[in-house]
Amino acid sequence: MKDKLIIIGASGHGKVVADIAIKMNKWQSIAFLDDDESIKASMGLEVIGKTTDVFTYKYEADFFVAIGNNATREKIQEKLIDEGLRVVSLIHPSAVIGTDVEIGIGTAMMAGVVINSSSRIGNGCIINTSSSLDHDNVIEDYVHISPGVRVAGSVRVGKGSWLGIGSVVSNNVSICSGCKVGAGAVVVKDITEPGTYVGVPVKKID
Ligand SMILES: CC(=O)SCCNC(=O)CCNC(=O)[C@H](O)C(C)(C)COP(=O)(O)OP(=O)(O)OC[C@H]1O[C@@H](n2cnc3c(N)ncnc32)[C@H](O)[C@@H]1OP(=O)(O)O
Repeated sequence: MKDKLIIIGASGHGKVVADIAIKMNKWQSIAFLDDDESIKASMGLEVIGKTTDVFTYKYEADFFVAIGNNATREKIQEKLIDEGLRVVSLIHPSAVIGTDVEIGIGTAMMAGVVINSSSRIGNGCIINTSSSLDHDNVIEDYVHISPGVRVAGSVRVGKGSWLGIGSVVSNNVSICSGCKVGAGAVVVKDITEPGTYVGVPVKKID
């Protein structure tokens, strides 16, 4: 653990992530990197450079990639890990995490999240505000579970997929990699083909 945390991305998602880091009370200083030069500070935390400056801080900081797009987050986080930078997970103190839950590196868990027993959460995931994941789930790397999502037990969500706000997934369902599930959608059967799915129950639209 280093004294300094650098968050890549000072957008709305970056702000929520920084708020978690402040509440975790583990770092003496927190700063952002962002490629938008017009942003000088966010929530009172300084923007100290661009994304490409990250390697300057390799030995003095922990890092977190706060980029909402799953593919972009994966690309940047994997580069940081390959280069030996220390990427951390940020877990809001109000998150309720069950016994035998594994959480990968670079994952954000927002306020009010509940993860039940024996679930596996991969690297670089976003488990967003007030979502709940029940027992024995497998959430692969770089998945985004949006606010208010309800995932029942023994569900698998494939790498890089995105469950939209307020969507619901029934127990024992598997959603493959490369899927977008729309806001308010309900998934009751396996999704085996990448694409965009909306409605109750979901239908593929793209
Ligand atoms: C903290 C945060 O903010 S986290 C972010 C949370 N945000 C979300 O969860 C957003 C989720 N996104 C959605 O639901 C999007 O609508 C998507 C990804 C499903 C589809 O987006 P797009 O590919 O741009 O589709 P588009 O908007 O063109 O809609 C295509 C059609 O599907 C319909 N549609 C889109 N989303 C939905 C939905 N969630 N439920 C039902 N129908 C939908 C549209 O009405 C449209 O129908 P039409 O052709 O009859 O007019």
